[in-house]
Amino acid sequence: MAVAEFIPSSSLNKRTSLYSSQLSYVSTQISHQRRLSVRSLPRTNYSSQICCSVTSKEAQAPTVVQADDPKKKNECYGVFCLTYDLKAEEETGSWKKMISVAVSGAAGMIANHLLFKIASGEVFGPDQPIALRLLGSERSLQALEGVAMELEDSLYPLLREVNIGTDPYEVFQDAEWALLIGAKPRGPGMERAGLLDINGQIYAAQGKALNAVASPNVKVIVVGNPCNTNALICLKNAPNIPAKNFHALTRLDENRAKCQLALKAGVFYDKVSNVTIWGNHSTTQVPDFLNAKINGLSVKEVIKDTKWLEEEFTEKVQKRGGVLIQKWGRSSAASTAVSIVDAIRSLVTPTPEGDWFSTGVYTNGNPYGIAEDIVFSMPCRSKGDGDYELVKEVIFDDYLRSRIKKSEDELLAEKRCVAHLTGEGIAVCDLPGDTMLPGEM
Ligand SMILES: NC(=O)C1=CN([C@@H]2O[C@H](COP(=O)(O)OP(=O)(O)OC[C@H]3O[C@@H](n4cnc5c(N)ncnc54)[C@H](OP(=O)(O)O)[C@@H]3O)[C@@H](O)[C@H]2O)C=CC1
Ligand SMILES: O=C([O-])CC(=O)C(=O)O
Repeated sequence: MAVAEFIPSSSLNKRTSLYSSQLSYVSTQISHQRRLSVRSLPRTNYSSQICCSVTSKEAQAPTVVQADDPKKKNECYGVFCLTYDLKAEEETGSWKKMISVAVSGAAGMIANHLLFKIASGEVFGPDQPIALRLLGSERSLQALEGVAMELEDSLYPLLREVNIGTDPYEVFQDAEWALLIGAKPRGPGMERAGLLDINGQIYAAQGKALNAVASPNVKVIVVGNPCNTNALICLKNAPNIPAKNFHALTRLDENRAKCQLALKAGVFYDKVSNVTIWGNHSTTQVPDFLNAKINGLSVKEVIKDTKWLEEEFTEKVQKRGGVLIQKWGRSSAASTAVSIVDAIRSLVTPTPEGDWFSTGVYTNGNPYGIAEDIVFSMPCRSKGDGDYELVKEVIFDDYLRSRIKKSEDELLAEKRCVAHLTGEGIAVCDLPGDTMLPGEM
């Protein structure tokens, strides 16, 4: 039997429960009002919402029900709330339990590429149903509804829920993955310290929300810049979540480095492996050509031009983001989304034998002598269970050590600058003046 409900916009307030296999939009605007005291948005384009509960293959004509039926309100909100019994269907009966993926900055450029990849199954696999929880703000709520509509129109079989909201305490509820992209871009005349503070506030608040409501083993990937220090702030505000679970995205830098090495060596980039990005996602980052390989050989055996490696290659990778902004007029979005996919897949699939990947992670207990208590990009391997280990068999020379030290010094300075957000006292900003985000040059 099929049941459908007509719910006028006035009754669309706060989701309290959802079936595990629904496709729905949920606005959390009432709770947002409660927590943040902001105006509610008009929902004119959502004024006739249909909510269906389908239990047979043949849907029947919608039945209009009373708008203020509290039982129905609890069960289903939004434009479409189709419920399925996945286990009863031949095609979906073998699927895994649904996972909940929260994304902040979900109406932004990067998310616009990323969400469709996640929904398609290319990130978590073809048997992994997905619930997307999209975090926006008053600024972006309309756009977020547009994103949700496009997701809906894409008919992805694996996408079973789409919720949108402006309150991280709602949106992050039970999240198993949190992809934190939203951040204020650095504007003209804004000091780096100002950006650290503004975005740090966002990440402190989101860390607290994750701590309160996310799955206790949630994996967090911080993309919004300055991503290493934002990740540090986030983890410091989430003491109940293992610090190890927080990542700052440096996979884009790794991919950029692989591309440049492949170009120079005249090979396709699938022949380049073992590339580490050390340090900060900034112009102090260190693309490591000492440990990297091309066709299984040391890069230095294949590319004998050390001056090119130390100068041109290193600078090209460090500044690639800025050059791209000059061409596009905005920062990398598609390739960043691809690199987020790569970063997640590296954690949910076993690392190929002998290889590794780069990710910015918490330094406590690292075997390289890097200062503790910062988020630093390092080489990692995973068994595919969402966790990772740091790679031990890497070598260092004086050049690599001195470059790593510069990035470490920068991150220690950034950390001092956000002490007020990590619970470590009064902030002191003595940032090195010659370092920048990749997009700032
Ligand atoms: N680590 C990496 O490799 C890379 C990181 N980045 C970083 O990713 C972030 C997002 O990039 P992208 O998606 O292209 O950016 P967009 O400007 O397209 O989207 C960013 C989103 O951030 C949110 N946001 C949060 N706070 C503010 C604020 N105070 N002012 C303005 N917007 C805010 C906005 O959403 P809402 O209104 O819903 O909050 C906005 O939609 C940036 O910080 C960028 O520097 C970019 C490329 C690579
Ligand atoms: O600074 C930016 O927003 C761009 C950026 O991180 C990158 O392209 O690596």
